[in-house]
Amino acid sequence: MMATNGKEACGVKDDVSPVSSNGSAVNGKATEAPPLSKLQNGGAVRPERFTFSPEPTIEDIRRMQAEFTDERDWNQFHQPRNLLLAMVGEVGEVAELFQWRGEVAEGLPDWTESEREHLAHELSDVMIYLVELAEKCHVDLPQAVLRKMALNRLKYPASKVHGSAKKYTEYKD
Ligand SMILES: Nc1ccn([C@H]2C[C@H](O)[C@@H](COP(=O)(O)OP(=O)(O)OP(=O)(O)O)O2)c(=O)n1
Repeated sequence: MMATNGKEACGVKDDVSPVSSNGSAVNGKATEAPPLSKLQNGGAVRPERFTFSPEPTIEDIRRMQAEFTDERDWNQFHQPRNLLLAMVGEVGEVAELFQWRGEVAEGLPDWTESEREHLAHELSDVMIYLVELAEKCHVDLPQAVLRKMALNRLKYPASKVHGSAKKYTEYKD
């Protein structure tokens, strides 16, 4: 039984949640000249972050895909292993879009609208299969993510790893 929304249990602070909306969450387009905003982190300045729309939630996506699958009598094919293979196949399709392009800047400034839409489709395929895989494995994905992020914060204390990409096993303490 889940008595809380998981935030308290995992030490998630509401005040570190998403920054203000940049409008792009609704129309999917990046803000052209992102305003600069100050982080609490020592006054460092960085461009305002891209944010998502609040909906659909992960549970909404699970329910919509369950309806899609039920309507087609496809549960007979959607066992965990098949969903995993389907998801990995879609990850491969995402990788193909980046293949041979060299490093790509945040916001994909050199990509065409059609390439961006193609990427949005492939990332969505990955997400749809991931969510259904979690459902079929009885993993409550939103809560599992909170628990894992709490563990990540313990493993990588900001004060210890700030500015370093080393794996936690490489720290000598
Ligand atoms: N048995 C299936 C087949 C498809 N889908 C749904 C989930 C994915 O979001 C999308 C995957 O469809 P395709 O297998 O046709 O893959 P693509 O959309 O990537 O097409 P393509 O491989 O031509 O790029 O459709 C599904 O749930 N179960």
